[in-house]
This record gives sequence, structure tokens and C-alpha cells, in this order.
Amino acid sequence: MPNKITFDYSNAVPFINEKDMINIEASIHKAHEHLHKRDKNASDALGWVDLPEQYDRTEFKRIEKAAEKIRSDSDVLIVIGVGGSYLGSKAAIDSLSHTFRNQLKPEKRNGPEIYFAGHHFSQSYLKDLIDVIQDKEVSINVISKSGTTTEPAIAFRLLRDYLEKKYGREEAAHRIYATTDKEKGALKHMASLHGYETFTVPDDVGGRYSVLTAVGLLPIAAAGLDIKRMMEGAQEAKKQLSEKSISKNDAYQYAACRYLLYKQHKVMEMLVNYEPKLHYVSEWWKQLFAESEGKDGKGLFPVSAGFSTDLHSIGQYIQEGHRHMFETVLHIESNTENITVRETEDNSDGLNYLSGKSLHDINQKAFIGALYAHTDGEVPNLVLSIPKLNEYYFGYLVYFFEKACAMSGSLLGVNPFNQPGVEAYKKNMFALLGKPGYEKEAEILLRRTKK
Ligand SMILES: O=P(O)(O)OC[C@H]1O[C@](O)(CO)[C@@H](O)[C@@H]1O
Repeated sequence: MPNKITFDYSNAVPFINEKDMINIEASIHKAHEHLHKRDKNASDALGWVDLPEQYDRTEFKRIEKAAEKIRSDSDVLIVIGVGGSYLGSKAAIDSLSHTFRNQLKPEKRNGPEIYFAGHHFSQSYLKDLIDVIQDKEVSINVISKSGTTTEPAIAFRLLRDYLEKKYGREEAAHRIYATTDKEKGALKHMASLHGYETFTVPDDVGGRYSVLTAVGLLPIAAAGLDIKRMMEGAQEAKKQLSEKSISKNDAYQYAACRYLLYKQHKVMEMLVNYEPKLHYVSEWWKQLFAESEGKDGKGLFPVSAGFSTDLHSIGQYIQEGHRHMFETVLHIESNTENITVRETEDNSDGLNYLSGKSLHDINQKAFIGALYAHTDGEVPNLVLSIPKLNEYYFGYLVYFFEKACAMSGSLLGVNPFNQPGVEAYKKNMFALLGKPGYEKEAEILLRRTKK
């Protein structure tokens, strides 16, 4: 099996050709220099670039130890976080575990049931979650880089109450793990006050680039997945994707294709998978690219689809609707399961032509069929071939997208490491909720609603 994920843009021709790739090389080199030759002392957001090799080994051991404790004393782990503080671990756990993991008997599950909270304000979700965890041993991993994000902060206040009522303050504190800034923020303060074990989100790693830090690794390890192997995959990606030359660097090719298609009014990118387990990989990818690129009136709009399911809903639009999109397909090459269609005597459903074929074979044909159909319909297709769904390739994929995203933002001429626009709704919400310090905004909003 190859040690890498490969990228193929041959199905984006005639929109992209080799000459375009040669022309864009100089811009790629310039951005590459910036990404790699940074001043290591500068406070930038490039800590993720070397992270697969230069991560904190001592903290890594503590993560493994904490994960072991959670696995031995908990039936349930609740991971509290939003955006980059939960999407990466959710993506890893969903894509690398049994599809119905939480419903399996404990002995078949390899670790506690894992639930996510603090990624919205839904009352019924929280009530239902509390129903489900009754009579079970529970631990919490609360994750917030800033330590002040409202959704996880509220969920933590409520679930901490639940835990303290159930176990008492002291025992609850032994079941709470906080992942946050090393010194500032409300969460760090609370952790010190109550004695929670803490893990660090490095200063120079932004939330959406943080899945390979404690942010992602603790929940992933608690789910029984091999985080060492994940880091090895990321290390290999780091090695291969540190090539400056576009012809040798698949992440840069992908970034270049996105930019070239964008320039031809293909302003929407649809990340496509043929495996429901990958749903949250797409959700993670959407945040990575949307927060990194959507600014200054620029940016590709990232959307996602799960095929063949969505071919039966939005397939019509993709084939014949407005021609403003391209697809990037996550193609999983092999599958260890082998469910085949058997022949029947009467062939009453007309499916005997498929006998002996596995569902994996059929899925592969759906992929090729849609690829050709959509390309014929002027929807360019980029393909990322992933040899197998496992920890190694997950780590590789994360690093691939992070590198491509940083390059892609640089080509667009935006800062791929900030997200100033996310504050606008928060400001209004705080004003409407009466948060101290937002009185002026509240007045403006009041006038606006009276008009
Ligand atoms: O980890 P934190 O600081 O709670 O932030 C969660 C998410 O919220 C955002 O800051 C947007 O508000 C994202 O960039 C981030 O991933």
C-alpha cells in the first residue's frame, strides 16, 4: 500500500492545463518561503507546519494516560467544544470507528460512548443527552482555545453541575479534563481553581488547525484509536508536502487548482464522499476553508455532499444547474469488509447482473459514473485517493488539507489564519442578551427593531 494520499486533476481539464500550473509556480514558491522560513520566535499562527515532528512528547504521554483513565473509569465521555475545538475529533472518531459505535455493547466498543456538546444552544439536545447518560459513569473533556466561547461555556456550566451533583465536587474534578490556552482565559482560570487536569492548545496553532494537538488527540485516544499512528501519517505528509516544487507537492497542486478554477468563476467547491463515515471530515474541512478564505469579499464557498445519497437529491443541480462549481472527491480505494450480492433463482428484482459483486465494487462504479457524468456537465472534478480509512491516512489527510488551505489563502491574497467576521453575530447576541460592556450595541439594535 502506498504511504501517501494522491491528488489527480486530470478530470479538471480543459479548465486547468499544465501551462497554468507552470505560470502559478512563482506565487507558490513565494508563499512556500513564508510558510517554511518563518521566524520561529515570531508570534504567528504557523505552529501547525512543524507540529507532526515537533509536538510536545511529554504532553502526548499525558494524553495517552488520561485517555486510559477515561477508558477505565467511564462509560461515557462528553466532549464539549465548538468549531475547531470539536470537528476534528468528531471527524476522526466517526470515520475510524464502527458506524454505530455508541450503540455497541461495551465489550465490542473499545472505549466509552462518546457524545459531543457545546456546539449550539439547543435545549432539547442537552436534555436528551442528560437522559442518555443517566446511571452511567461520566467524564468530560471541555475544549476551548480562547476559554470564553459562549456555546461550550454554557454547556460546561450545565454539565459540570450535573457531574458535581452526581459525584460531589472533588470526584467530579477528577473526571473533568480541560484543553485550553496555557495561561489565559476563563477555562484556564476555572481549571486552576478546581484542580482539573489541563492540556494545552499551543499559542501558534489556530483552532481549525488544532486537531493534531490535545484538542483532537485526547478524545480520539479515549475512543481507542491509535494516535501515534495518526501522528506518523501526519509526519509523512509533512515530509512529502514540504517540497517547494508544485510538480512534487500534491497539496500545492490542489491549492493551485482551486485558485485557477475560482478565477474561472467556479466559486463553489463541493467536497464529495462515498462513505457516510466521512460526513464530519467534510464538516471539519468546511470550517478550515471557510474561516481561512472567506474574507475581503473573496473566497470559494465550501459545501459538501455524501454520494450516492445526494445524487438522488442535488444530483440534478450538479449535472445541469448553474455552472459555478467544481467537486473534490475523497476516494477511498480499499475496504476490508466484503458484502457481496448473491444470485437468486428467479431474479425477480433484476439484480442478477450484479451477482458476485461487492458493495465496494458497486460504490466504485458509482464514483466513476458520476465523475464522468459531472465532468461532461462542465463540473470539473479533482480527486484525492486515500488508500484506506485508518489512523495513518487520517493524519496524512489532515496535514494535506491544512497545507493546501494555507497555500490557497495565500494565493487568494487573504490572511488564512484569522476569522474576524465571526465576531459580528456574537456582538449582536451579547448585546441582545444584556452582556455587560455591550450597552451601546444594545441601544442600536433596539432602535433597529423599533423601526
Ligand atoms: O476554541 P474556542 O476558542 O472556543 O473557539 C471555537 C471556535 O470558535 C471560533 O473562534 C469562531 O468563533 C472558531 O475559530 C473556533 O474554532
